Amino acid sequence: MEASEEEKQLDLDEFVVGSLPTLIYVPNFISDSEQTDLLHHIYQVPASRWKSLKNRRLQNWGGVVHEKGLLPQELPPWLRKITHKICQQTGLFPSAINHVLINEYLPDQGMMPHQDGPAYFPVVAIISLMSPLVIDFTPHPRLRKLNPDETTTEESEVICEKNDDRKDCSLLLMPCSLIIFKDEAYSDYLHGIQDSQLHSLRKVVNITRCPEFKQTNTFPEKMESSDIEQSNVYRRTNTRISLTCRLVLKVHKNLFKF
Ligand SMILES: O=C(O)CCC(=O)C(=O)O
Ligand SMILES: [Fe+2]
Repeated sequence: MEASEEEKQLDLDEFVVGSLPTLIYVPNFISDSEQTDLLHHIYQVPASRWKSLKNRRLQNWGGVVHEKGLLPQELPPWLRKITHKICQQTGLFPSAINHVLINEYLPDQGMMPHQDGPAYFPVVAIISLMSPLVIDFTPHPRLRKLNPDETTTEESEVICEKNDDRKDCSLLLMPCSLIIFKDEAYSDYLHGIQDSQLHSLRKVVNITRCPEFKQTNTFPEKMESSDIEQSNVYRRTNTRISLTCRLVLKVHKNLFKF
């Protein structure tokens, strides 16, 4: 018997993009109706579910993540459906995804470059909804490789980004897509989203995987960068939602066991 759509595992090698180990981009991972369904649930929760940050708002599902693990709360069925699909189709998670952050970004909002915390299993799956944007991966400055003539005996780390042989790269995240990052992209790189309406496409490594992406933008005259001549800038005009789906291996059943 053939595996049903739900059980079918993706051949992930087909979806690896760029040269940084390892970025995986799966266009149209969810259908338009799955997207509509998710948005319906996301926007009908009580206002108190949203936590407002300085430059974005978010919903936290699955419980509270502490350094020592997760104080769990069951995911609602509408999120379990999507996390189950990610686990089944990628085969990258040793047990069920148990934590989801939903971030909402207005067109001029983003997220500072950061690394995800140590509590998580080092594979991150992010579903994008509504409108495209660019996510940037930059080498962690503390982990820069040193030239031998720069190294001193005490010096195991140097905070300096210049002359790094590891390259920045970016991914264009279309609505309904899934990205996964793991390995070095997880451990040695920061990821972030520029908090500006204009996103540079210059370092995007998956543009050929986004055939439906249209450059229909006009640019302010004061911008003279060669990026614009080459249509290398994307102007964000709409809100974007993401679901960051992760696994916390250590789960505390009881608060008092902390
Ligand atoms: O919204 C995104 O694509 C990134 C979210 C993220 O990095 C996070 O939740 O840690
Ligand atoms: Fe993150």
